Amino acid sequence: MAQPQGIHARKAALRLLDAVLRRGETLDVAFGAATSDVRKFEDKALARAIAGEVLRWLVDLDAAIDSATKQKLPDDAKVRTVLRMMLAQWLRLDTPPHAVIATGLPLLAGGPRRLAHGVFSTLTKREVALPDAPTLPAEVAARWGEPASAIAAGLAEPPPLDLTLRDPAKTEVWKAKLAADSLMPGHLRLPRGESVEKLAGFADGAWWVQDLAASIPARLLGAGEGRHALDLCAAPGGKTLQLAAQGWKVTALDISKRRLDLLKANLKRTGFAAGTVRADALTWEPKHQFDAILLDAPCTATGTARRHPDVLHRIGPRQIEEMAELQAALLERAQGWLKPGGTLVYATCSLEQEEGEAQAERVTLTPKPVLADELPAGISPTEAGWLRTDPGMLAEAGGLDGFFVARWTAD
Ligand SMILES: C[S@@+](CC[C@H](N)C(=O)[O-])C[C@H]1O[C@@H](n2cnc3c(N)ncnc32)[C@H](O)[C@@H]1O
Repeated sequence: MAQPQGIHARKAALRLLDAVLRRGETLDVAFGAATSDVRKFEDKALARAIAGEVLRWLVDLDAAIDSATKQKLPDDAKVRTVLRMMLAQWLRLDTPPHAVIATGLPLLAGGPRRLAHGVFSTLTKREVALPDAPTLPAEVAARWGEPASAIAAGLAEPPPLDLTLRDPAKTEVWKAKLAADSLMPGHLRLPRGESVEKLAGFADGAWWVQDLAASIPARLLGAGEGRHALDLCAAPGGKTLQLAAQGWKVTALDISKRRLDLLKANLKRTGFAAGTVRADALTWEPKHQFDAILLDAPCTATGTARRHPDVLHRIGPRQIEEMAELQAALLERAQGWLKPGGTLVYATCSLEQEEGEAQAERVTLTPKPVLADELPAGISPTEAGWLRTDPGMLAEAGGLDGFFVARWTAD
């Protein structure tokens, strides 16, 4: 039987949501397998967009569904997931209701299609709408505390496209060439949805994709002047490229071969050089000490919820505790590898105190506070001299990811 156009993308979105919500996988990890039988790039992107919008607005979509059913559908019922997808397409991706129905109901072949049709039609007739900001799952809102509602407002849309320039002195030139905004030297901001490979400067490595907040940790190490920096947990290499561009002689270490291969491809595209090491930083022993160490530690990545809304549903106390233990062990080791006078920067893209402030409090080196003039306008260091960003900040300029960053020197 002929399948309605676009059905492959919807089936892939359903598989993506199953991987995230049932198996706890990340959207990125699940993407390859979930979309393996989808041929067209646009259909893969559509599957990702549908799953992403469902995860971003899950609590509000469920509230709408529950308002239109007599009996509450189980959370893991397929019909609930299909209805979430149908509503996300109509309310977030501007798909007309008849197209939503034509591509949604076949996902329930042999199942409760009439129920799904009835609930969706009721909600479209009622012209149900989403709030301005997504409602956070209750446990997430409780964890994030006072800034939670501003953060939620910052999660309403996927983020713009941020680029880091290899030569910050050329910011004005590239700003004009790409018709971009810039929030600090070396940073460019374009509307989301730009096709990165087609932009001027991609092939020559004039810039790389990197969120504004993610660009700050390497900036805090300043000019390298040929000195030796260790980029610990380096792949896929955004910060390795920055350090090399800042004149550091970089050793880039990561445990993952797949991710190190991406780092090497990034070095090749940009023409930068760095030594690469595949090793577990928990057991690796350096041959010498370093002038600078950047520890961009593995983390729960809750600060990237704008582009990875799966973190709103996958991450809980167990994952946070696991990451905090790993971060503490990595920080402990890294502190011993600095030359006297050397600088350590610790960073995570997590909004969780356990992965940020609580880690920094245990470091025994001499604090080197982050200064306001090292940051984009509108962002200030904390009283302790650390940096804490979240997606609720710089809202009028398009926001930024959540990061924690701290800096010390060795005596
Ligand atoms: C936050 S990501 C790094 C992002 C990178 N700094 C960048 O800017 O592109 C964390 C990295 O830590 C690596 N990692 C996790 N555990 C590790 C370990 N025990 N030893 C070395 N690398 C590890 C992961 O493979 C991952 O690439």
